[in-house]
Amino acid sequence: NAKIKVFTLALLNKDDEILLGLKKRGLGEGLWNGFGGKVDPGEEIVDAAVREVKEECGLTVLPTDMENLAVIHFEFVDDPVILEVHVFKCSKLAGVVEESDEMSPKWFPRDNVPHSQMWPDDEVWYPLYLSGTKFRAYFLFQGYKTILSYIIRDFYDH
Ligand SMILES: CCc1c(NC)nc(N)nc1N1CCCCC1
Repeated sequence: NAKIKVFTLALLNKDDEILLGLKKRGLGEGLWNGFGGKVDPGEEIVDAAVREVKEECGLTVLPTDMENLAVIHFEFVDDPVILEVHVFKCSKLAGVVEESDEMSPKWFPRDNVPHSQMWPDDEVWYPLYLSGTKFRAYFLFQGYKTILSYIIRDFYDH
């Protein structure tokens, strides 16, 4: 009886840097990640992505400037809830970066992100993300640290 929960994840770019946030609490606490969270009932996914960026780092992004690069499904052994994460790439940012209750934001060189303090799947799909390749992926996790298996395929046929 699998249940799907939809999340957004926005990776914000400026020149050759990427903005990540250190998660202060909840799912992924202590890890650097893009900005995102749950999609509220009835909310458009891209609007949720815009909302979460504003809430978590203070920046304003237009929905039309959110490029949907990927959909990743995460399954965890013995957990019926599947996470469907919509990954967005954005390079048109407005406002000033602010710390929030959720996140401590920091700019990183896009080719030198702290993978040892990030979700383990990121190391697998970041190169695709950085090259702007659209993809779909599935990861099977054992706990939060071990990837048992994964599939990545070209998004081309959406
Ligand atoms: C837990 C799912 C997850 C994950 N792998 C497991 N990897 C990254 N980079 N982000 C994730 N989300 C992004 C949306 C908000 C929840 C956490």
